Amino acid sequence: MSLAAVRRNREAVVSGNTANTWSAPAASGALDAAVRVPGSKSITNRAYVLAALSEGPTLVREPLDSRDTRLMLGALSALGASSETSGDGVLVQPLRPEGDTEVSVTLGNAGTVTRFTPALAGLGSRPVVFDGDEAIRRRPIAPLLRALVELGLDIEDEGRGAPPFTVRGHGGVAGGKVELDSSASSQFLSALLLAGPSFTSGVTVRLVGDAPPSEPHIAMTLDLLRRFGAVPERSGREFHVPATRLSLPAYAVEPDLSTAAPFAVAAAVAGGSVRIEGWPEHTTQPGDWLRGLLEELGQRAELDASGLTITGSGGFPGARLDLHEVGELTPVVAALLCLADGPSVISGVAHLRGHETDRLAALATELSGLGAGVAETEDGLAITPAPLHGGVFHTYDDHRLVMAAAVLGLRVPGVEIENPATVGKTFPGFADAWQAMLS
Ligand SMILES: O=C(O)C1=C[C@@H](OP(=O)(O)O)[C@@H](O)[C@H](O)C1
Ligand SMILES: C=C(OP(=O)(O)O)C(=O)O
Repeated sequence: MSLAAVRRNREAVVSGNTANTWSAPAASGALDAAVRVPGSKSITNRAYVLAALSEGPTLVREPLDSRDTRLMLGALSALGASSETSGDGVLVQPLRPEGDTEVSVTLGNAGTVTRFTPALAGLGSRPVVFDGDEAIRRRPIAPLLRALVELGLDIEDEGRGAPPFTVRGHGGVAGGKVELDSSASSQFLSALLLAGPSFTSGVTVRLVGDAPPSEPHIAMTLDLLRRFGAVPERSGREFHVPATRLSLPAYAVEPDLSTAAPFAVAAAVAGGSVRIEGWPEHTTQPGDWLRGLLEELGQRAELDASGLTITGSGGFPGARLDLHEVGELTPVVAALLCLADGPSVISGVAHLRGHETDRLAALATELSGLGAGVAETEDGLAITPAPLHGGVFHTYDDHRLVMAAAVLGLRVPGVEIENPATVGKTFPGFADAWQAMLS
C-alpha cells in the first residue's frame, strides 16, 4: 500500500468518514513484527467506575483512549465525577453529585457504559437520561434495570426495558438481596457488583436462569473490586459485596488482549512471527485464552516476562470451539477458521446476537460473501473453508468486524473493509498498527 493510501486511511479513521472503505493489506511474505496494543477497554472502564466510587482521586495509568472510554469519562462527568488527562494517565476524582437539574448520559454503543453507569445515577439527586446509538436501544438490559429497581433505584423507561430511560436519583441506593438473570450479558452482574460497595447495605446477587457468558469478565470485576479495597465473595451462583469505602491512588491498565487478537492470529495466517509486547503473565482477560487455542492449532506461543511471541507453522486444522466464556473473540476466531485446512464449529455464543450488532448474522453474511461456507447455528457458526475472493466486507458499526476482515485480508487480496473508522470503539489506531505489522 502506498504512503498516500495509508494517510488517507488514517484521515478517514480520525474523521469518522463512514463512506470510506479500507483496502485490507495482504501479507507479502512471512511476518516479523513486534506490536504494542493500547489498554484494555474492559479494565479501563471498570477502573474509571471504581475510581469515581472511591473516597480519593485515582490515577489510571496507561488507560485506553477510544470511543468507549471517552463515553465512560463523559458519563462519569455528567454524574459528578470529573477527570483530567495528563502524560501520566487519567486522574479521576470521586463522584460528588451536586444539583437537581436533569442531565444526560450518552451511551454510544458501549455495553460497559450502558450497564455500569445507571446504578451510579441513583447515588445522586437529579434525573439522569440515558440514551445512545440506535444499536444500543436494541441491546439487552431489561433484567439489569429490574434488579436495580428492586435494589431501590427509581427508573422510568418507555416500557421496552431499554434506552432511552431515566434514573431519578434520591441521594443513595438501599441495596440488599436480588435475583438476576444475567444469561444475556455478564455485564448485568458486573454492574451490580461494581456498584455494590456504594449501596447502603451492599449487594447480594443470586443468579437465576442460564449461566452468564464471559466468566473471565466476571473474574475481572471481582479482581478490580478487590484492588480498590472491596471484599466481594462468591459461592457458586451467589455473590456478596458488602458496603465498603473504596480507595486506590494509582492503577496501571494491561494491554487489551482482545484488541491484540487479530495480531496474535496473524502469524498463523501469514507465517513468520508476531510479538505482542506487554502481554501479561497473569490476567483475567478472556484474550489470554488465545494462547492455548493457537497451540492447539499447531502454532508456537511463547510467553515471557515482557510479552507473547506467536510463530506460525504454515497451516492449521479446523476446530470445534465453545466460546461461551470468551465470546468477544468470536469475530476474529471465525475469520481465522475460514482459513483452516478443515471445517470448524463455534458454539456457546447465541448471546452475540445482542452485541454491537447481531454478530452471528453479520459474520455468516460477510464471510459467506467472500466465498467461505459459513452458516448460523442455534448458538454459533458452522464454518466450511472454501476458496476466498475479494469484495466489500460490511462492518455494521462493529469494531471487531473490522479486525476480523483485516485477518482475512492478510491472505485474500481485494478485501475492502467498509467504515473502518468504527474500529475506534476500542482501537482508533488499528489501521496504522496493522499496516506497521506488515512493513
Ligand atoms: O464486562 C465487560 O467488559 C465485557 C463483557 C462481555 O460482555 P457480554 O457478557 O455481554 O458478552 C464482553 O463481550 C464485552 O466486550 C466486555
Ligand atoms: C461486546 C463488546 O463490547 P461492549 O462493551 O459494548 O459490550 C465487544 O467489545 O466485543
